[in-house]
Formats: sequence, C-alpha cells, structure tokens
Amino acid sequence: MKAIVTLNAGSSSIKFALYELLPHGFRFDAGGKIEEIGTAPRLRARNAAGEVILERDWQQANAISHEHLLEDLFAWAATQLGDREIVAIGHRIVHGGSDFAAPRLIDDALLDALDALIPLAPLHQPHNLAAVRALRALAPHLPQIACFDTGFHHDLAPLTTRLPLPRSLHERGIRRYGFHGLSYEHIAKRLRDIEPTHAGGRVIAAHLGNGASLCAMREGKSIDTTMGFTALDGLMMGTRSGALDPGVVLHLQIQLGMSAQEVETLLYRQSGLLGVSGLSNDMRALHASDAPEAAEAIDLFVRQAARQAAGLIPTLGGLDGFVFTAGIGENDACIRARICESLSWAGIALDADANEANAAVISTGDSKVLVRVIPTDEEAVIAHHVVDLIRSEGGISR
Ligand SMILES: Nc1ncnc2c1ncn2[C@@H]1O[C@H](COP(=O)(O)OP(=O)(O)O)[C@@H](O)[C@H]1O
Ligand SMILES: CC(=O)OP(=O)(O)O
Ligand SMILES: [Mg+2]
Repeated sequence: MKAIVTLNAGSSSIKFALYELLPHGFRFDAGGKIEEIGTAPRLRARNAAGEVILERDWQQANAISHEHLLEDLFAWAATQLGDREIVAIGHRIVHGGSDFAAPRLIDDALLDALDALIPLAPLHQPHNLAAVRALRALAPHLPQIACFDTGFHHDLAPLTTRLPLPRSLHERGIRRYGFHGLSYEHIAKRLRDIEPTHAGGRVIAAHLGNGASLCAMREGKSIDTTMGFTALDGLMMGTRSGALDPGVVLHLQIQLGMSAQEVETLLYRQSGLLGVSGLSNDMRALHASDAPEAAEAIDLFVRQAARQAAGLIPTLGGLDGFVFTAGIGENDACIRARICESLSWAGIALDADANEANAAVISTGDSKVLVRVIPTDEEAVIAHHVVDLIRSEGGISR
C-alpha cells in the first residue's frame, strides 16, 4: 500500500500523519502529536478509528529538543509501517521568504535558500529543516516536499506587505509576509465547503495556539494578517511578545546592554503568556492558577487579540464571519467568550451554551457576525499539496 507522511513542527509541538494514497485522493491512516515541547513533552498517536495507538512521555522532559523527539518518533514510526510504502513526505516549512510560495520538491539549492531564512523564524525553521535533513539521511531517494506557511499570503496587496521603513529595505525582503498559511488555507476550504456564501464574505480567522495570529479573508483569500516579517509580530503568544514598541528593543540593547542574541531569546522564548504570568506559556496552566499574574496574562492576551481583530475591520470593510481555530481557539470557551464580548460592538453576539459546548457555530441566530469554531488541519493541507504534486504532469521524479 502506498502512503505519504506529513510533518508539522510548530513552536511547542510536532504533528505528524500517515495517509494512504487512493486512486483519487488519500485517506487518513494514523497520526498524532508531541505537545508541550520545552516543558513536559508527551506523545499521543491515533489510528483512523480514533483509537490511541501510542502514548508516551519523556524523562528530563524540559531539556529534550525537537530533534531528539523527532529521532524517537522516526524510530517508532519505522516499526509501525507494516506493508506501507512511503512514496513522499510533506513538510510544513514556516518561512518561504520572497522566493517560495507554492509547494515544491526539496533539493540542495532549496535547502540552502531556506537555511538563510532561519534568523526570520528561529522557533520553527531550524526544526523544519532538521526534520528534512534527518529524513534525507535515512532515505536519500524519498521525495520531500516543502509547503510554506507564508504561501497563503503570497498575493497580499503591495501596500499590505509594506513596512513604514525606507524603500530600499523592502527591496531587500524586509517586508510583511504573514504565517499560519496552511491553517488559514484549511479554514478557507472548510468555509467554502460548509457555506459558500459565508466564505465569500468578510471573515476574520483567529489561529490561537502557542503561536497566534489573525487573518482577514475576503472570498477565501488573505487580504491582511497580523504576523509580518517574522512570526513575532501581531498577537501576544505563548512565549512571544507579539507587536511591540520598537523603542523597547532599542532600549534593551542600548541602555540595558543586552546583546542581540539575548533580545532574540527574550522576545521569542521568554515573553508573551510566559513572560507576563511568570508561570507558563500554556493557557490551560494559566486558567488553573490563582496567581494574579496569570489572570493579568490572560487579560492582556484577550485585549491584544480583540484590539488587533478590530484593526483588521477597516481593511475588510466590515465583518460577516469570525472563525476560531488552533489549540486555544478550538478548546477554550472562556477566551472565545471574552474576545467576542470585546467585539460585541462589531455585531458579534455569542450563544453561551453553544460556546461552552465547543459547537461548530457559537453565535446566536440573530448575531450580525456568524462565529464558528473550525478545527484546523494543517496536515491534511500538506497531504493535498503532496498528492497534487505527485500526480501533476511529470510527477516529482528527480
Ligand atoms: N483545552 C484547552 N484549553 C485552553 N488552551 C488549550 C487547550 N488545549 C490546548 N490549549 C492551548 O493550545 C496551545 C497549543 O496550540 P497548538 O495550536 O497545538 O500549538 P502550536 O502553536 O505548537 O502548533 C497550548 O499551548 C495551550 O495553551
Ligand atoms: C508560525 C507559528 O507561529 O506557528 P506555530 O503556531 O506552529 O508556532
Ligand atoms: Mg501550530
């Protein structure tokens, strides 16, 4: 049986899936995730029937790297393949820069070009590329395909990509790109499937996970988004600051004498929910805590999300739909309720019971804005792209 594998290394998780290739399309076979990387990583995998086929955690957990976890994952996967023949592997690659948007076969030249983007996505790109290289060492002839998180935003209007900096910097690639594109591509497709008229409307999708961003969509296309040059911009996140007065960065370096490396670590790994609470980057842990700092971190997260959602409405010209997705968006009724409450002036009316139940539609019948919860599936989007490439004219033979 021919199969494809997808790998999605997020900032706090590694998600993976195995799909059986069918004459037309593909079928989910097994998959799962390692989550809470950096604190207490644990793995859970399920088969197509939803049964748990592996659960595992690690000793000395907080010190275990993405790369070590990948090695363990590959070793386990090799024992599970049975008669399946893997014909291609698809990867989520977070940054494609100015040059790469459409999914493509990974070769040496592409790997070199993607290495150069590591400084623009230090929480993701190194792990994404390490997985590609590790698999190349294990199976040198197996085609590997890069699917870019920036790709969905490739057609943003020139004005939306521009930063208010000297023009020469834009020409050097210092511009807004946008991320979480595979997730937004999935949301756009689901909206088209569920309700074509809604998909054509003015929609804000909120991908609230350990990384978090918003995407303003019209006709299922990205017209603006809160992440920019890097995945540090926009909303406050698990460990990332999100948008910040640039004067703070200067002050940290010039007045407080921090090195560039220290500032990078501070903004990417020690800020956001973790920095403000002093406790955890995990929203579940903050809800469970009585500490006032945990409550303040949650308050700030909600404030930033609502403020930035409001900031997208002029570009959209109004609001017809709002979609919550990713770890927090799909599971956290309290955060959804508070963001919706802050946006009630924009026509959002929440159905409290539907929200508590994580229902597919969580707005009231007379809400001007239709609010949905749609589980994201970046793996399925990657699988689609891999299958399309395999079956495209010329295939993907080297
Ligand atoms: N039941 C839940 N309630 C609140 N937050 C949750 C819940 N489940 C997961 N989360 C949050 O979602 C985050 C992970 O989201 P996910 O989208 O999987 O992350 P990543 O950005 O690594 O892909 C966790 O850090 C946690 O804060
Ligand atoms: C781009 C990004 O922030 O991704 P993740 O949410 O997986 O960390
Ligand atoms: Mg993610």
